[in-house]
Amino acid sequence: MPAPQLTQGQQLADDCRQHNPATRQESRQCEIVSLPQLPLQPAGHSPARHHAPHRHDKCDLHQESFCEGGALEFRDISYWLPPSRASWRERLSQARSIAQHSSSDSSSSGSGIAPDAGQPRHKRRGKQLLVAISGAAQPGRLLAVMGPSGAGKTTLLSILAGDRDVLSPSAGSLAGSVLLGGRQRQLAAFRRGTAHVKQDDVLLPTTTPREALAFTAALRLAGRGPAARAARAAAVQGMLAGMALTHCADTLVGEAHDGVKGLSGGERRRLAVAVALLGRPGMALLDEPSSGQDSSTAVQMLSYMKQLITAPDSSSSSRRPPGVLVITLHQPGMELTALLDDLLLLAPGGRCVYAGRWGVALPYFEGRLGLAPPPHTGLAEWLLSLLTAQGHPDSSSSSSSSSSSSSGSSSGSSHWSLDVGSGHASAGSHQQAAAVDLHAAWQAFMAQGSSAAGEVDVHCDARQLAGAKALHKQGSLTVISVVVDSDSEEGDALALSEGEPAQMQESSEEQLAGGAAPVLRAHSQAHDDRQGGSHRSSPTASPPATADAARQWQQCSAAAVPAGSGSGACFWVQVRVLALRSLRWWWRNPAMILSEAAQYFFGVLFLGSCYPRLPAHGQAAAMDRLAALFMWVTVLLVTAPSRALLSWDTERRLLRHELAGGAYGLTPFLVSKLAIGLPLEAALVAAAGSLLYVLLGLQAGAAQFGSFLALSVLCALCASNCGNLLGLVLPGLNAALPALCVGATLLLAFAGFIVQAVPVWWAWMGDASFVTYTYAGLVRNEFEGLALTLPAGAATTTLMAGGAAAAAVDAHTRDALQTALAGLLGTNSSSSSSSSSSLAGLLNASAGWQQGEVVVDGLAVVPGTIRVAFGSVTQLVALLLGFALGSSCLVVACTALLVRWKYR
Ligand SMILES: Nc1ncnc2c1ncn2[C@@H]1O[C@H](COP(=O)(O)OP(=O)(O)OP(=O)(O)O)[C@@H](O)[C@H]1O
Repeated sequence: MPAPQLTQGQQLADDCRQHNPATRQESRQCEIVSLPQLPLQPAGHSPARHHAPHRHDKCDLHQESFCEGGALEFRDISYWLPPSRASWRERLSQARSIAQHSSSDSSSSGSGIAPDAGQPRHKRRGKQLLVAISGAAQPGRLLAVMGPSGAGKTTLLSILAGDRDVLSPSAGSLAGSVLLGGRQRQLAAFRRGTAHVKQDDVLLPTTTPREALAFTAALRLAGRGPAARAARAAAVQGMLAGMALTHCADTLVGEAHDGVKGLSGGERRRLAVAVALLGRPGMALLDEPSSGQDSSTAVQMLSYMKQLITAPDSSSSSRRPPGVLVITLHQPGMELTALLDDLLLLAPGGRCVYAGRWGVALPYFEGRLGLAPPPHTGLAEWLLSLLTAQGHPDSSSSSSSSSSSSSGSSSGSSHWSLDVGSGHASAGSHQQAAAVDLHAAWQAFMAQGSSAAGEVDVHCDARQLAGAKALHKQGSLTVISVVVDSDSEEGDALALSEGEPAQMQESSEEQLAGGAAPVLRAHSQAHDDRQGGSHRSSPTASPPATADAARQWQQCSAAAVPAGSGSGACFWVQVRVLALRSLRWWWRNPAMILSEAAQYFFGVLFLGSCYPRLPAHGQAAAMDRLAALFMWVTVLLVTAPSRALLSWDTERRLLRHELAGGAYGLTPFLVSKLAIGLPLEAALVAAAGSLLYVLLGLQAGAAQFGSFLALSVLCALCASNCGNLLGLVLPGLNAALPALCVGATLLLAFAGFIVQAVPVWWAWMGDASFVTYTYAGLVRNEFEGLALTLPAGAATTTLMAGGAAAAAVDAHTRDALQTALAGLLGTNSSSSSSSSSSLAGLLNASAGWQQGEVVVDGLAVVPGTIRVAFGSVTQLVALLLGFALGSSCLVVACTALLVRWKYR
């Protein structure tokens, strides 16, 4: 039996456009603007080979605007890594591949095969990850991006999401355009209205699914009063049910590598998706949402997501249009594929081999390429095996060389055949698949003028209708026009339409009534449903619980207005919600707080054991005090920033993720962070400092004790802010910890205890450091008014101009003082009254001093390396307060800059 022919060409392209929702939507919803052609089209690119002329071509993806309800179109997206990222092996293979392509370009120029559109001719570009990918994600439809591991799905999704990680010039170079509703998109607004879920889950380990969703609901679902609160609770409940998380709603998320067992990997994944979708964004781009799920849970969650995002919402006052849902999938089962509307297939090397309706994929591969799936093999599984058989363009040259010829034969023809007689295409095999360059074949197909594999015409005679019918029943002919030859029998023609959509039958009857050759015209199920304003969902793939949950969610929107992916809450609500989460984090993360407390208390107990009750007699009385105070400063300087660094390690990813999605603002985040973190830090330091004060037996007196605590707490806050800065500016603990060690060493070295004669080129370090002022304050606070009894002669070695004396006396006076005291001690006078009047301020004739000892004002024995030559303890406390406030402002400013440059 002769095979019927599927005609493909301009007429088909027109037909496709006629039925292409993108085209209609574009003209209906968005004004068409003219823009210049792509400035960065890769060499060898030929725009004519792709769709209709690009009216909106634009390469600068940073200046596009958000248009809810429009299709997300991407045209000729090519992406290259920077050359620095490529290993020498990759550079070599790339050079070889360029050479090969340039020779094949010249040899194939007459064969009708289009040269590879995105080949890297640009010498300064590195490895190419995507090659001129074009397609569209339509509102109300679910687009699946499929391909083998490493094919570039994640990269493409990130580009579509406007992810800074891929769009920044340092990350790679990009060519092509992404349009929303036919217009340029404004990236910041687009990101706020889009849920982009990456492969790695970014969740706070100390939260539960219910709390995580409630947090998101509080920020994203605006509205006040009991009704809005109830609506938010309903939204959370609906999401928990829809994403199959009810059973673990109150289980901590946990973190495997911290040894805190919590949600399973699949549950974490579902929670990450649920959190992203709770704001009911107009656009959701989900990277492998079904990874780690069993097949039935995957179907349930996908079905729910689809209802939530792609169904139009007429219940809310805003009358939300259907959203766009794009997911990447690895190897979906048959039930899951029943939910897919459109498909974009990527072969290794980021080469597109199909972009169009899911239901037309099989006819395309069968009819055009002569490849057929083996019996009892799922379409997705088979397609992926075809792609795997293709191999990477860099790793093998055999397939590409043979493929050119094979695809050349098929691309040369404007007709492609499909054996519908048996209901299967002629036997395809993996060997055949390897021999066909699917990417070249797809390019050739596109070059013939079709905008997408959305519709095909079938020309057949009456006898072949049975085969066409079989294919139709298989679901292969989801969108098809059947032109029955004039000698065909009416009955057969109508038999094909039996039980099929009414539109198909009507069309057939119209044609028949007109006396012309009968034409049966059917549209994809999804297309018809969209036309009717309802949403298709497979009965098997839409469990009632899921539908109920979606309905529940939709009902809540009447009271609480979804704000897309971005935050709808006011500043103070954001601060409150964030502070509550922060508190919970501290509370549930005892390891973090306990490790910091352990550091402080270990330091205190160690110092207490080294200097139990500091003596007031002997030379050690002065030196031990100085050393103990210096070590306390060291403990403060090391402990506080360590905790800040560790907490940033968790928070950085979360902050970045949540800020990028616009969940809250930066200022509320910082206000809540400082409002919770700093008091906690202060409380810990105050507790540890009090214990130290008692253990060391420092100078008694409420004022001294208060000043000691104030200086310690302020020093810890400054140190904590330094940790915050390091955590913010440096990429991770690997860089931040060494930086902390180096910084602490420098600050301590020039604080006044270690380096006595500070070289002039290091003087600034001591002068600008809060550590210097803390140490000076602590020493002054302790020694001022303290009576120390020193052995005769010893004082001469320790007596130097210190503290206030350093400012008050010049070198000459100091020498005179020293000489006078030495003379005094040398005479071994037993009477303090004999001391010279110039020493009156330094010597204290207190009761109890012994023969051979001298009682001195403690400040007089402070070594001269106390660098601060001015001010009282109170002034130093005030100065440190300034340091703490200033460093907090610096943290805020740096965070703002960082977020502006790197996170948004
Ligand atoms: N920064 C990078 N440096 C080097 N190679 C990269 C980089 N980013 C991506 N690649 C490479 O680009 C290719 C595509 O990566 P991508 O993550 O997009 O693949 P994928 O299709 O999502 O894979 P999977 O299904 O395994 O997640 C891979 O070969 C990957 O190794």
